[in-house]
This record gives sequence, C-alpha cells and structure tokens, in this order.
Amino acid sequence: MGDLHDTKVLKHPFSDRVPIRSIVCRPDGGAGLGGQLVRIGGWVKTGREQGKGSFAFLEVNDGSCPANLQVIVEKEVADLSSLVHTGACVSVEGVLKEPPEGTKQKIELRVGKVLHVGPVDPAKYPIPKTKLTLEFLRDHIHLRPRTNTISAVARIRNALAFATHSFFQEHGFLYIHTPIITTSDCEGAGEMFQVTTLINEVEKIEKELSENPPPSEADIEAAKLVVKEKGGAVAQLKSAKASKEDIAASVAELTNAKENLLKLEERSKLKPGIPKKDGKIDYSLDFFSRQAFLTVSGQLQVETYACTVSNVYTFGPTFRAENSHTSRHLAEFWMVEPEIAFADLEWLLDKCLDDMELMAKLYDKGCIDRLRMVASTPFKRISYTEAVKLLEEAVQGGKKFENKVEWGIDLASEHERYLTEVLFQKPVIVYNYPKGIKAFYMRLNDDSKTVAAMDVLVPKVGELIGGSQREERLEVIQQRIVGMGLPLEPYEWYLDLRRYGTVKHSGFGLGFERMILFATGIDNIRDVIPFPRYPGRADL
Ligand SMILES: NC(=O)C[C@H](N)C(=O)O
Repeated sequence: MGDLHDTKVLKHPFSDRVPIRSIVCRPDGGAGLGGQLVRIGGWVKTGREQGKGSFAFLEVNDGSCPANLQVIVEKEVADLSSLVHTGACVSVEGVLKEPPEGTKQKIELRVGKVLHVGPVDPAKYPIPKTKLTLEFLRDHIHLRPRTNTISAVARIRNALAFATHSFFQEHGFLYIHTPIITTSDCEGAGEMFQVTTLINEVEKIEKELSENPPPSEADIEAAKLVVKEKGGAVAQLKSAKASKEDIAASVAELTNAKENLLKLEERSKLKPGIPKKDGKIDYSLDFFSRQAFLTVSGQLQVETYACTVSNVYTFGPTFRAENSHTSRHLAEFWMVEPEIAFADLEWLLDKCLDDMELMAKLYDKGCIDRLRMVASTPFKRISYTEAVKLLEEAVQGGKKFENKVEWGIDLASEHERYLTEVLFQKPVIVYNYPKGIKAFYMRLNDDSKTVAAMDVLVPKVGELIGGSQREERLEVIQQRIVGMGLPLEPYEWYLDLRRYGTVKHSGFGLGFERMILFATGIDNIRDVIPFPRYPGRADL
C-alpha cells in the first residue's frame, strides 16, 4: 500500500479504486489531500438523507482499515434512497474536501459520479447497524466479515500469519508443506477424522446397480410370500410332530428365505447417488488402499526434513476429532510447528521466548497491555512436579478446583489459569511432564518417569504452545510406542529417522487461533477463524 505519508493517495494495485486506508490513516487524518480526484469502492456502514433529501451522508468502509470515509452525495447525482442503507455497496468518484472547522472528520469525499450501487433491502438485511453479539454473528458466518470486529480480526490474523513466515524466513528456516491427508496419528490419541471418498462410494453403487439391477417391488412381494410359505411349512411339520431332522431342514429353509428377503430389501434401498449407510461395505479403504485421516499435526512429517536440512517449520491446518464444546477448541485449527535439529529442550525454551517477544512487538495493536507484558516480562519456568506442588499448596490454602490435583494428572484449564493469572501473573513454561500423559515421541528423561516436554501457558488462554525434545533413541521410542498400545507398523518410516543418522532435535506447535485470542482479547476461538469447525458445524 506504500508510504502513508505520501502527499498523494495511492491507487489499489489491481483496480482504479483508492483504498480508504490511504486517505484516512495518515498522521494528518487526510487533511492534506483536499482537492484530489479519487475513486473509492466499499460498503455503507451508515447512511442518512439530510437537508430534506437534498443530499446524503454515507460512512463507507472498504476493509482496508477500521476507519470509514465520509462520503457526501447530492440528489442530482444519484437516487439517494438506494445508497443510504447499511450494507449497500457503492463505488463513487469525487473530490476530497476538508470539511468545515470543528467537524470530527479531517477529510470527506464530495461525489461527482456514482459508478456502481449494490442495493440492500433494509427490511431483510441480516446484519443491521445495531451492535450485534458475536454469538449472533456466528449464525451469519458469510456476512459477519462486514462487521468491524470480524474484519479487524481478519487483518490481525493476516498480520500474524505474515509475521510468522517473516520470522522463520529471516532466521533461515525452510517452510515445509506437510500433508493434510495421512495415515499416521502423530499424537497417538485416536482423535483423527477418517477420510472417505463419497464419489467412490457413489460410483461403486452405480456400477453395482447397473450390473445387478435392484429388485422390483414384485420381487420383494414374491420373497415375502416364500417366507410366509416356509413359515407355514415349519408350523405344519411341528404340529404334525414330524421328525427332528425334517423340522430342522424346514427351519433352515425358512432362515434362508428370510435372509434372501432381507438382502432384497436392502438392495432395493440402494439408489444411485446415495451412498449406502449400513456400513457393511468398507468403502473407506478404496482410495488409498488403507485407512487415511486428516492430520492432527504436521510434526512427524516435518521431522523428516529437520533431520536433513536442520531448521524447518510447517504452518497449516490441523484437525482434531475431539468432542470439545469449549471456547478454546476447534475441530480445524492452524498450527505453527518449527522443528530444529541439534537442539535440545533448553535451547528451545529460549527460542520460544524470542518468538513470543517478536510477535508481541509486531502486534502492539491488539491487546496491547498483555502483549507488552509478554514482551517485557521473563516467562516463569517451573517443572511439572513443582507446578503440581504449588497447586496442592493452593488447595491446602482453601482454593477450590473442579479437577483434582495430584502428580500424574494432565493440567486442566483452571489449573493453567491459576498458575498464569493468579500465582505468577505472567506466562509460565511448565516442563518435564509425566510420560503417561504425553505423546510417544517425547524424549524420556533419566528419571524414566517424565519426558522432556514443555507447554507454554499464558494468561487468559492457558496452553498456547506445546513442544518437546524428540526421542532420538531407536529402542527407547520403539518401547514407548508399544508401551502405549500403539502398533509399530504405521510408524516404521518415522523410526527410520532414528535408524539412519539419528540426531537430537526439538520442536513445538503454536496454536495459531489461540495466539489470536491472546493478541485480540476475543473470548471465543470460533470468532478468530473465518470459518469455524466444531462439533455440529461444518457448513459454509
Ligand atoms: N509440533 C509439535 O510439537 C506439536 C505437537 N505435535 C502437538 O500437536 O501438540
């Protein structure tokens, strides 16, 4: 968008429109731009006719910044009634003018030509200008980007994504595109969405039906008759006290007739274009020749590159089939996952801090205080064992937690919040978790009870980052996989990284949406991703 201090407004690179940002987001509020002819395009936030309908004031926003441009249209130029409704799209050309002294705006646009109007019926528009709750907006996912909050979140999200890439690129990391579809369960927790192929299923049903047409109603009626006859035959033989063998043979015929009827009825339900639902044919095995899933983490795959090009990261969507209905979980979320060869956990903890500091510095526009605090305060570091001790002390002191506190538990959100918000009032890094609650790939510590894992907990959000030193010893990791009841076979390729040229290495995953929650102060994670996915929601 160029230098905002430029004395000329800057055209959008792909159209002849000027971004509103380049008019109003200047130190002088745009005052120095008076007299320039510009074209803008955007959506009306508010509008009203004035001077007995002789002109209209419009507040227009084009998403380039949170601020609106005040636009004035006279009735000679356009039909004002179609312009003034919230949500209408307008594209106009006119001259920038400084309004009279004492007005809030430093610049406004006097329209000479209206180039486009996309009207709205105000009686039907679902996003009126009144303040709407985020819950309400979640039911209008496609229109909610038109609100100030959601468009601001989109800009912050974009800036954070850009900063993530800039940071890693500047530090010599390679961006590796890890797959979305995989057969490996990185966390070994079974929270995977299975990938099935609807088209395959439909094709298969169509083929089957063309080779073997479905039964007609008459076929089914005939089969029902056979069942009735066979049933009658069994009853007759029984009342005639026939021999056991004869009765058994007759019962077998009845069973066959019933099975045949069931089959026919089932086949009659098969219709082209509708996949069979009874689960009898495992179509899911078709496409990939084995069960495939949506990835829960790009970590295992990105490790293959860390073990040859040293410093890598992946940043993409990940999926968890967790039935969580909380404000901190999504079924589809984005994760930033760096992986570094020759690094142990100590090294990683330091780097993680840098990362957060850098992000905080870049985004002082979000929740400024919290970000400032992250940038300036050293994180508290405590071991898991210390954390549990502190929580136990709190319980002894009268603090009530819903989840019980004892060595071996996974820290609940209330525990994480207590540590970060009450006890330390700053981000807390908890390290060396019990092996029983962490994934198989984390390096076993010398005590054989804990693993070299760390979580970064932050106020408001709880766990923001989870990471670990990876287990680089072949026998140990094999034992861990087996010990957790997981099959070795799907992980053989991963074990090869330990068989051939193994090296200590570490990495972490940062939940991108949680980072946005933290930066923006928004409460619900469903509001910081454009199209949230959670139990019961996958449309749009
Ligand atoms: N890359 C990582 O360390 C993240 C880790 N696999 C997780 O999903 O929690």
